[in-house]
Amino acid sequence: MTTAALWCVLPAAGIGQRMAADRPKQYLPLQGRTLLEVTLQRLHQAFPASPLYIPLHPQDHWWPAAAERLQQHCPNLQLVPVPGGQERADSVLSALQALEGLAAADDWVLVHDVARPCVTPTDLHNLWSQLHHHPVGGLLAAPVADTMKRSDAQNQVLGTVDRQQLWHALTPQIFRYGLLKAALQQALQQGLTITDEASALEAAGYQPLLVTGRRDNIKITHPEDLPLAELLLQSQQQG
Ligand SMILES: Nc1ccn([C@@H]2O[C@H](COP(=O)(O)OP(=O)(O)OP(=O)(O)O)[C@@H](O)[C@H]2O)c(=O)n1
Ligand SMILES: C[C@](O)(CO)[C@H](O)COP(=O)(O)O
Repeated sequence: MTTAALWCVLPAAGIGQRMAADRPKQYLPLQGRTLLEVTLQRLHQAFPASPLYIPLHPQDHWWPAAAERLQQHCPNLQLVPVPGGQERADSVLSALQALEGLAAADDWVLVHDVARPCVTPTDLHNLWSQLHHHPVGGLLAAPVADTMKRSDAQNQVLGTVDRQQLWHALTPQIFRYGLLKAALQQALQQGLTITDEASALEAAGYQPLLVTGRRDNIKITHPEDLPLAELLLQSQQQG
């Protein structure tokens, strides 16, 4: 019996508009390196044999220096930069297209936002061990902990939403290569808004599996998230 290979895709082509920094957020300093370097090294340590495909913005001039530092720290790291797209889903599809002829339909593709540097080795291994025999795939997710409200456009409460079985979708998300590529292509052709891989699979009629992940796997989105990530990483290293 052959084992399906695992390929990693780390979308890094965003401009970090909500971060409002002097450069894309993935190149801001974190733990004495860049956010991108922290995230990529975590993925490589968990899955050392898997090549990392990195969709990049066409005007990204920070990448070469970051890639060089990474190769110095991790000589066996296989980094494959690919052109990013207009939206996150376009960037992911670009990496999947670059895998054509290399990945088999049953192979696994793990997609992780480069903007989530706090993902832990335990969560990465848990996701893989729970899904690697699954026919479709799934994602890390955290059950909603707060009371949930739905509002109108004027922020007036319309009602309280039942939070039972309501989850925050996190990354990584891991799916069979053939299914993910077909689902993303179809969803984008249909003009659907696709903010994660699971939504594309859902639109194609599949039911991805939710694997409970840590709540500190935050996405760096707003300025206050970066010092928080610094603290979370410190506390993970101490614990
Ligand atoms: N066209 C895009 C847009 C986003 N991303 C990546 O998708 C992840 C999640 O996106 P988000 O947090 O929205 O990042 P940005 O698009 O950079 O942020 P903003 O929306 O504030 O501009 C990030 O790792 C980002 O680099 C991407 O590869 N290609
Ligand atoms: C994929 C994702 O990180 C799941 O939470 C998220 O949807 C991407 O961020 P965006 O702000 O929706 O682009």
